[in-house]
Amino acid sequence: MGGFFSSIFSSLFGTWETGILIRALNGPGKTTILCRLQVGEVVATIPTIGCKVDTVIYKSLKFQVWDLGGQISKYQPVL
Ligand SMILES: Nc1nc2c(ncn2[C@@H]2O[C@H](COP(=O)(O)OP(=O)(O)OP(=O)(O)O)[C@@H](O)[C@H]2O)c(=O)[nH]1
Ligand SMILES: [Mg+2]
Repeated sequence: MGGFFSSIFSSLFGTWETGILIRALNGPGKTTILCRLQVGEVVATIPTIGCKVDTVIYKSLKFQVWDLGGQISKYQPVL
């Protein structure tokens, strides 16, 4: 399904850019998913403190990803 939509957006607009905010409790695997998309394999992670902002390019899709740490931190924005 994702490939279908990416090919439609690709043919219509070329590279398609969007933003994604990943937010959940600490430890379910938010950063693991982000790293998997970036490097194509599962890598060891450490708990995210505050917010990690990164760019992921997958086929013709370009995502700006905000990966929020799940644990309570004084650096974490209140959403
Ligand atoms: N067994 C298993 N372990 C996973 C999976 N996804 C992540 N983990 C492990 O769970 C731990 C936490 O993963 P993270 O990706 O750091 O979790 P997070 O949601 O980013 O956590 P915070 O940054 O603390 O909010 C790591 O040791 C991962 O290797 C999964 O699908 N299966
Ligand atoms: Mg994390």
